[in-house]
Amino acid sequence: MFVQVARLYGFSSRLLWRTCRLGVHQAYPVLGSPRRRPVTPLAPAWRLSHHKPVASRGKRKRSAPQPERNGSGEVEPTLVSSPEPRYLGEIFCNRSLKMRSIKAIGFDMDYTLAHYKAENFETLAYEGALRRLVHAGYPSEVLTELQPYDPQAYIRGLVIDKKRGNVLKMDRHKYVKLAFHGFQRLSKKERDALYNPTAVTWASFSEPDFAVVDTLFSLPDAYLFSKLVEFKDRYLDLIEKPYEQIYRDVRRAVDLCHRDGTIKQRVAQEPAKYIEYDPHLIPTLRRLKRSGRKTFLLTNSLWEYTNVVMNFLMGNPPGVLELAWLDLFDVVIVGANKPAFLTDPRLWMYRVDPTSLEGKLSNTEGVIDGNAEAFLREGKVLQGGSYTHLQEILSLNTGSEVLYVGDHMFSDILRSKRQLGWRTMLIIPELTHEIDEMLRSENDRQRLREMRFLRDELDEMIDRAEWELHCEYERSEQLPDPETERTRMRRIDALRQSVETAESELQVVKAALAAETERYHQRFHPVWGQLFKTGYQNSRFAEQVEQYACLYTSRVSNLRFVSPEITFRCMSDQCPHDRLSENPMRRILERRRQTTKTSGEVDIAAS
Ligand SMILES: Nc1nc2c(ncn2[C@@H]2O[C@H](COP(=O)(O)O)[C@@H](O)[C@H]2O)c(=O)[nH]1
Ligand SMILES: [Mg+2]
Repeated sequence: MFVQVARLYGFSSRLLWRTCRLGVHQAYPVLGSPRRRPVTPLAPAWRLSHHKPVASRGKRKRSAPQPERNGSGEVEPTLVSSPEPRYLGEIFCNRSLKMRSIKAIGFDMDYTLAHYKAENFETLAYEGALRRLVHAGYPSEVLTELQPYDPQAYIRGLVIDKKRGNVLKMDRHKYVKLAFHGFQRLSKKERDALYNPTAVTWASFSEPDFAVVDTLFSLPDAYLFSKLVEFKDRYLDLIEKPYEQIYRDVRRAVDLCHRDGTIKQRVAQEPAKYIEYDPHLIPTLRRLKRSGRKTFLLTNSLWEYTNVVMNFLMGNPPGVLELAWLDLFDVVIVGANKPAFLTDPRLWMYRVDPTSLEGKLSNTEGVIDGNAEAFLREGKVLQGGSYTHLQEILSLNTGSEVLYVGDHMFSDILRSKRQLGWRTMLIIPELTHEIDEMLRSENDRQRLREMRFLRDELDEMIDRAEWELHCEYERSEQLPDPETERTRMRRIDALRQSVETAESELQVVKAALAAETERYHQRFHPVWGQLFKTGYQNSRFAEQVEQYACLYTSRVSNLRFVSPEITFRCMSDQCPHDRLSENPMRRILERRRQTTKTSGEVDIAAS
């Protein structure tokens, strides 16, 4: 089996076997053999498998027996332990948060309280935008050629390069690790030439030349743009506009679909087709309200649509529009126009009449005058305004008394945290799939760790041999006698040979590691891989989650698992020097110290 594995990867099997079994210092005896932890021999499972990954946003089709999941897609905690470890609806903490010090909890609505059924909902936006583009002069062929919409094609956190027609995935250092032009993957050389590592002008990857897929609402944009890029490249004479103009057209078309009823009227007619029902949501919100905190809804959706969605979430049948859900909140702000709501204190606020179907507006004259109760008695459904209104209405002194729960990395989370010091909880529906898959692939991760260890060992061995060569050359210059010189030359030759062999093995190991890493990532998504990782580094998305979300979880109703008075504590931070035993440089120094001690040379590690 081992020979097969080695052949698969093109290793010289004898050397690989010896390397894995014995460790590089025994495989390359010329280097001496300091004591070391042996690498676990590569398991037979270390081979290319042609599995077919199915990416999914939160859920995944599987054939194995499934434990019971609730309407939210999570496993309900049960006394009988589950056969497979799974995501249980945990709330993760980046920054400790005492719920006792939170006086007001606010919620975004879309993709926070209401989770959309991607296939149905995004298809509305996609097909609506296609029709609009044709109406605006795009060739009618796109209506057929660009169908059907694929809701699995893209993930959050990607960056669209509008000018070049590319979509990128980058790590937390903004190093582009994956890039596609349309649906054509760019090679490393092409990627590096465009984006890495010296092209300073690209470094920000922000507007106006780039757009970040910050919200699940943007996935149809990404797909439609890439499809049009592909179409333009194939039929050069059919679309003559530059890519960035195409992107602008796509953006405008999708934007209009959100405004003109293309999406919202259909959702209002059949909410169950487009929105997931979570039976635990409303009881969770009630409990938070009962805990004595002020609660508010802050959504960019307008009243009419908000009312439809909230009624559905309450469990009302389509067409039944009651106002009972308003009791869940002290204040409801619709048409909030985030992120401006969170940054511009001058915006005007209106009062909405919830008894009129379309939400008739009246002027608030912006007067709260320190008497929030009197102000709210006039009606608690408002439109627009800014954080100053909200904080006055809720009688809040500092931003740190607010916890805001939202799904949009920029508009809900980054802005509220950076600008106002609000505490934040990011809703990431994708977490369910991400964690389930992560738990399922522990063996793969162990194998990858071992391969990285092997790569580091070879690196270290080469470095060590180079270092010894350097020492030998220095000694040669001290005019030794001919006999000693001959022995020295033989040793130098052996060292050179070792370096050469190890260099070529290193290339093979690196290639195998890259292939295995890709295969591992494909478990999560066949193209874009793990949402939180790029290679084995945190992705840009993960970095932003860490930086801006005090807490994150897959859905709001996970709050039901804990008391409203809980203290969320984060785990200890780890710097590279906190993981000293895993540090490759430490291994090098320890080994050198051992060798120099036995050979009586100067102890460089100590010097
Ligand atoms: N005009 C546009 N509206 C959009 C777009 N993408 C999403 N939306 C709408 O925003 C709200 C989001 O509400 P929130 O509760 O998450 O604040 C919702 O009504 C979406 O339909 C867009 O591109 N243009
Ligand atoms: Mg939202």
